[in-house]
Amino acid sequence: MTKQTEGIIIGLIAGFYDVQTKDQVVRTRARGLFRKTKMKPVVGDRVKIQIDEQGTSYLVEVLPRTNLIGRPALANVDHVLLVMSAVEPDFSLQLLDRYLTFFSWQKVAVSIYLSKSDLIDANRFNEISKSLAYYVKIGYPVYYKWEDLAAKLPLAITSAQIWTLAGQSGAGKSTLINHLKKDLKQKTGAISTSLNRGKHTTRTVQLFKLGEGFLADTPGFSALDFTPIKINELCNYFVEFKKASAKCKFRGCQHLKEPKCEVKKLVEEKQFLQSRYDDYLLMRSEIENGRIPEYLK
Ligand SMILES: Nc1nc2c(ncn2[C@@H]2O[C@H](COP(=O)(O)OP(=O)(O)OP(=O)(O)O)[C@@H](O)[C@H]2O)c(=O)[nH]1
Ligand SMILES: [Zn+2]
Repeated sequence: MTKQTEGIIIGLIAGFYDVQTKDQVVRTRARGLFRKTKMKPVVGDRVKIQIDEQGTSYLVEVLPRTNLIGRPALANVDHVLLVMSAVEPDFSLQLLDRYLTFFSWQKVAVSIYLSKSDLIDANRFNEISKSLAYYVKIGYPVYYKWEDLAAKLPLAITSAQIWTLAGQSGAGKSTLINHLKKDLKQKTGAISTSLNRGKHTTRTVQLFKLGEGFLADTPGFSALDFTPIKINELCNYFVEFKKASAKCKFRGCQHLKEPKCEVKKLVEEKQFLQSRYDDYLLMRSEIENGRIPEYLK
């Protein structure tokens, strides 16, 4: 008898797809139909699999994706752990705003981790953490220590969510992943073999179980292209602007020169960060010109 069940692709190995079902990992082959439709299954995909009488498993259907991001590609990302370095490369609010906007557009939640705070003095740290406190206020959790993150992550990853890392090249993504893996190994004793792969051996990504969901075991990505965002929708991806816009006089207010604009009012009252507003204008002009800065490519 043929059995059908559902699961999540957690890894690709030599043409096989490892699918985590409710109670086991099933190694499956994709049916020829995917070659015809060009819909190549990727890690993170929610899929239907069929197990035939001989016990051979086939991937028969890929369920609709919420998103497809990163290199290597990962589908259905729920949450990004955004690694921002305090220094080397220098901490940048503008870069932070670009990432947050991009992920908001992609319907991905974000938590922020500040790396390399051990390399800056107390004054600089106070400056950065003061800025980051604003981001906490608008809804983004911020972590300053990987130990704290390692302790809280298993509780934060709920209900089959898929988490991955992002951040500029050199920000400390690999370093963080390695810390998290070591910590997990110590706590759990056994961890899936996907954690033991050498660095840079393959360009594939694997998901490992963490909390009630999954964390991708590879550093994720650093490049973003937000130029496909529709210019009039950009303001929706600045979360606090979006909230405030209910009080703007005009529906669809772009918070530029419109009268009785709540967003501009809150910026003037310094309840919203001026730098957020400036970055909004900057990104608008970049979208308009279809350009992204060289360092984000
Ligand atoms: N002192 C200190 N050094 C760090 C920290 N995090 C990362 N580093 C160092 O920063 C450098 C870059 O870190 P990686 O983890 O390789 O950065 P990455 O984000 O994976 O970089 P890419 O692979 O280029 O995307 C390495 O030399 C790390 O040892 C930190 O918290 N403190
Ligand atoms: Zn407005």
